[in-house]
Amino acid sequence: MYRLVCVHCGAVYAPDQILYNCRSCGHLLAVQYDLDTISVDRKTWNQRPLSVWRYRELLPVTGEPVTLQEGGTPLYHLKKLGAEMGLPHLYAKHEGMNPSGSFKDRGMTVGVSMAIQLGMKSVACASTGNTSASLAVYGARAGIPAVVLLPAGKVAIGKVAQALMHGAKVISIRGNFDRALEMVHELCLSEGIYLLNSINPYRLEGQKTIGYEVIDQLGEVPDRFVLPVGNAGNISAVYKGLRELESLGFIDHLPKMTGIQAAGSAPVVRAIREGLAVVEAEMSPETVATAIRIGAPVNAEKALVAIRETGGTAEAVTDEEILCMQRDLARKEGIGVEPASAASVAGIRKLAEQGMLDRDETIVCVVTGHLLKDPESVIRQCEPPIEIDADMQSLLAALQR
Ligand SMILES: Cc1ncc(COP(=O)(O)O)c(C=O)c1O
Ligand SMILES: N[C@@H](CCOP(=O)(O)O)C(=O)O
Repeated sequence: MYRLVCVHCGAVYAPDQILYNCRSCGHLLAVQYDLDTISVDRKTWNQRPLSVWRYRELLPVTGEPVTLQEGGTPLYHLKKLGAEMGLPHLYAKHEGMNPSGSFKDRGMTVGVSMAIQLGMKSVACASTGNTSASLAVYGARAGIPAVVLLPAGKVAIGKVAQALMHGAKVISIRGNFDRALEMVHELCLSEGIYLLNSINPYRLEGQKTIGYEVIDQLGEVPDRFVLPVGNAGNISAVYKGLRELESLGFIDHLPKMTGIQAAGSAPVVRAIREGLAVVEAEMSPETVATAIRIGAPVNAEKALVAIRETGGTAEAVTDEEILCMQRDLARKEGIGVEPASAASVAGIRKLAEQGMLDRDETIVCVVTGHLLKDPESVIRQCEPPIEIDADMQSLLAALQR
């Protein structure tokens, strides 16, 4: 059994309502389970494949899910980069290995399943790219139409390609992501379309399983959990999920939740540094990491709680630091990620350089999206291929260059 509860004033709502904000205070809602009625043990979970649906007792879907086998992503030990940073226990959870190439699939398998469960006939989102790619994929899988609003000219080409190919109605607005989210929210309320951005409490339930998988893969709770932060849904979701495991008695402490933002788009970092009670929006966010080019994170209130309650921190990294880490992950570890994803590891490098980390810490960085999402940022950073005549002499000469 579960219900929807306002994260701010605690107002309670029935779970079958199509509701994204509290009717009393306007804040976001979260799914609250009767944990004492949930019957599950670690042994049962461990007998199932590693995936979002391993943890189905802690998810709201009651029927057959709309699924493409999301989750079960690899956890890589970053031996070389960790050694360079003086962090021998540094790991990356590669969420780019999900069906559409990002962590959003964990949310969409649950969110689109809930759309069907609630009898909704169409779905929509605003997106910096990955949410739209994922919604298009899961809308197609479910056989319901999807509408996606993108900030024109600011979405990586691979993500636009996915949304188009999977049959979503793709609309580019001359405005940024924050405006697109306001517009799609209004559209969904007026047209009865199911909104699947991270203000949807059910979607975030799927994303919390990143934390569960990491604990199952490591065999322990890491000391620190590091995520790139845009709209702040993912860091909030992982924290909520871990709190539930703690309440169930499956774990006895939480990792330090650590959020990393791009320097040109860092309202959460500013709020943490300055001890602000609420996050002040960045009006003109800008970064090469377009996935996290978000000035007014809608889940900021929850993210501040996650970071503060666990003794975590937030740090900002420049575009140069992000791209440098994207190359280092690719070339030193063989791990291909998009720029926003590299931000988590770049943030850890920065914190290590500042002496903010304990060398014995077990640190898990979530790398959120695949390299091929944003091929243009790759091409801009790399030398073009060497073109030669088709003869052996030219080939050998090219190898000497
Ligand atoms: C690749 C990637 N990384 C990180 C993020 C940030 O996640 P969140 O918005 O949940 O903070 C996003 C989307 O915002 C993303 O697409
Ligand atoms: N990076 C996201 C933007 C935030 O979307 P949300 O629905 O997760 O808040 C994207 O890929 O669009």
